[in-house]
Amino acid sequence: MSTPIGPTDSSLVPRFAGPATFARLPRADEVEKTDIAVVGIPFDSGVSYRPGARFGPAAIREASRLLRPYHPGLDVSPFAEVQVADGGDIAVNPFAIGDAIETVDESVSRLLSAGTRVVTLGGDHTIALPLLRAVHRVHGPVALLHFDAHLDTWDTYFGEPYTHGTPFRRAVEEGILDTEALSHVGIRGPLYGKKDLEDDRRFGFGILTSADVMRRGVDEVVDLLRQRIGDRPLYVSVDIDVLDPAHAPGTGTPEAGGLTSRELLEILRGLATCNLVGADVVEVAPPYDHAQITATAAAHVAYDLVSVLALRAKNR
Ligand SMILES: N=C(N)NCCCC(=O)O
Ligand SMILES: [Zn+2]
Ligand SMILES: [Zn+2]
Repeated sequence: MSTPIGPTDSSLVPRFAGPATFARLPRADEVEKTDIAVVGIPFDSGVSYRPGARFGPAAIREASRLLRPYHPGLDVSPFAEVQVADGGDIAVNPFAIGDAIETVDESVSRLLSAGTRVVTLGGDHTIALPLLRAVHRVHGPVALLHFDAHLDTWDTYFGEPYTHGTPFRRAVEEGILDTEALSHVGIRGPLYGKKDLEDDRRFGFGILTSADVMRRGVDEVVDLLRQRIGDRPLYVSVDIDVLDPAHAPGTGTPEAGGLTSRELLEILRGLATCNLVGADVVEVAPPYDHAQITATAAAHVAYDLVSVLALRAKNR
């Protein structure tokens, strides 16, 4: 394998100069073969409350300028192990959700079939459905680890089946998930009714609430999740609203009482030995952000997910 092209060296070119690719990495069209692509999906036509996540990918890239190439927590230099590149944005139709879903599925399927692993930057949570469809096509039914304040297993909104509150119900109905290994982490806040939880349990989900994370602690949570996941192919979906609004104000449907960014990052690092095959970070809505708090958290989450993928590739 040829030596990967790494990020622009911030000791030579100031990190605030030049275009904002993710972590100042090369663009995918500047490298021979991309092992891990970070891809933006600027789509927010599926939201039920505050719009703005279409600006998420650009804000996360901008906040990612400060990332550095060595991850001490995981002892890995992800960009040196494999070729990581910025795959740009998928040009999704903002006026037709069905069309956007198809475009995401096709674009990501093309990358996956070329042997590229994909971490996507959203965009609202609607996009998790086509991402899971694409991953399923390559890996079969996958374990799902879903970080969110919300279940996102609701049925329809205004009669519409494809929204940011419904991707995981659709995914279960389509049989693309391994129903033995479905977990939500960080759930909290009011629901429409008790039936929301009953439906969710019937689909096979286990829940570790935000309060569970606080009471049981990160290590126990990681143990429980790892037992449930085993060595199944794993997809991780991170809705940034899993974080407390203090840690992620820039999101469309904020709920009080969430995780700290420290807890979230530590749980992700605990997955280092899992067979991660894909991941997304969604629901970053920069119009409500302050001082890049949310975008910075999302950039670190994406960096950790890329690092876990790179670590896996290194040890293979
Ligand atoms: N943020 C996501 N993905 N879903 C929130 C849906 C909450 C609601 O409309 O009741
Ligand atoms: Zn949410
Ligand atoms: Zn969500």
